[in-house]
Amino acid sequence: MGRTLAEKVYDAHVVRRAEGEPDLLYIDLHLVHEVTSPQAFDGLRMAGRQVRRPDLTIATEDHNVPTTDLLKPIADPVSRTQVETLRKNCSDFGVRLHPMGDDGQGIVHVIGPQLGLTQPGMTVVCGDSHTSTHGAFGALAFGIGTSEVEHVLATQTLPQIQPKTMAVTVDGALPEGVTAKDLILAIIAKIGTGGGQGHIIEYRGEAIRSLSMEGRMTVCNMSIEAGARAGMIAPDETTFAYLEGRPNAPQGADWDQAVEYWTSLRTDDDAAFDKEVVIDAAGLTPFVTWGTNPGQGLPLGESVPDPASIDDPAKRQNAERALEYMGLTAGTPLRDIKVDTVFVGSCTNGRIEDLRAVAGVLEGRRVADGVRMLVVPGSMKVKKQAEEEGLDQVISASGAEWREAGCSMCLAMNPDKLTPGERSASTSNRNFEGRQGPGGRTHLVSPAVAAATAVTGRLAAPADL
Ligand SMILES: CC(C)[C@H](C(=O)O)[C@@H](O)C(=O)O
Ligand code: SF4
Repeated sequence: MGRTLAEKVYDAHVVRRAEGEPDLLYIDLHLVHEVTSPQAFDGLRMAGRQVRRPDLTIATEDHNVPTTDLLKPIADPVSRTQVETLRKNCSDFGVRLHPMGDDGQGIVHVIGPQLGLTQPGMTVVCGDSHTSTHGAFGALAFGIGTSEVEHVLATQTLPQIQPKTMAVTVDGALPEGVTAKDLILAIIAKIGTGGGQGHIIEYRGEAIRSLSMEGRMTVCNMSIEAGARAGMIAPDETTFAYLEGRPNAPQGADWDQAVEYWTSLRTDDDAAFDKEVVIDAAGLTPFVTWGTNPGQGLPLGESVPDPASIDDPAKRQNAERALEYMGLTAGTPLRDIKVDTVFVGSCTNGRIEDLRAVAGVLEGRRVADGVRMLVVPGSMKVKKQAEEEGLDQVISASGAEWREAGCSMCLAMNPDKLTPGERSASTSNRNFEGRQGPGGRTHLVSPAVAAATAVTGRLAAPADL
């Protein structure tokens, strides 16, 4: 019987398999950031071990870095210690690091692809749940815990129990104005935040094939929000065109050979998935969340749901609690929801295409009075490219703030935070209680919706302007 894409990549990395034991997988790329690595390096130190493959390990500073005044020391002592510890660890163990202010610095899931380090058919891990982003290249990429980070640092391998496979097929073409972010929010609303649990999702179908690499990364990024172990998309011409010429991509004869292998990385026609979901792209519209998990979303044209209409008692209770936290009343049209802040950025939507979409909407327009808008590039390279294209000018002229690269307001681990009760439209991936700051209220949106919302001050799509 044929194999799925996920099975092909998985099988190619098993270095030891024994009855009743987890498989031992070889890891091709290990990404490291300041939050989940300190104990792992301490563990190595205590055991007197080295990093086995520093050449396959790369670190960046992203979660704790401020996005203004990079030349000043980090004011928050916890953040400063995290960043300083990463610097010491990388220097002690010979790991490449892109520190704050460096040209190559940025969010861990933005810099890997950008450097051409993330390639089809690889296994990629990081102590970070959104490692699923890299699956957009046909890599098997997933988040690991700190003790696993230590294992990979020491051995370049990882014990794994093989996940099941799931196909999410999106048939047809995405309608005008519907983006990758709308698509993934709609998928999660359909299958639920546990819908992918224990599975590697493969996204397939015409709508997926037509996405750019940036769009594919947005989709795979949020696989974890559907509970999946990873998300993958089979590599194709779009993938190869993105990778060709990047600093770490193969070159010359190696490139041709790589492309030949990468082309074989697709699910065989006679392969079977453990679970399958089919979605019709034609029915999709811009999508926003109203609640406190990424599955609590609806088309922008709808209204805040009434928990009383939900049959499942657990879901009803969740919805009641979410509305209370979010300060929303059932029946309110989503388009009537006023926001205080708009955040564009994160590993979900902090890439160049996202910034182009935002600038496209903001051009010749102003951010509404009383609304603050932060636009935070996912990496210093994205920032530079955006500036070369003049996007920063358009963004600043609209009244939005143009920042340095980092995780920023995606999570409250740096100075960019919501205050209690403050409401945001955010292009990030999590709307949990307090995610963007204690008491902060988050609506997950696409970059285009974020920009339109900034202009009107209420949840809106560009077509509303
Ligand atoms: C800090 C890190 C461990 C965390 C993650 O694993 O995802 C963060 O990146 C997040 O998005 O919540
Ligand atoms: S941008 Fe957000 S989701 Fe991505 S790694 Fe940083 S904190 Fe996690």
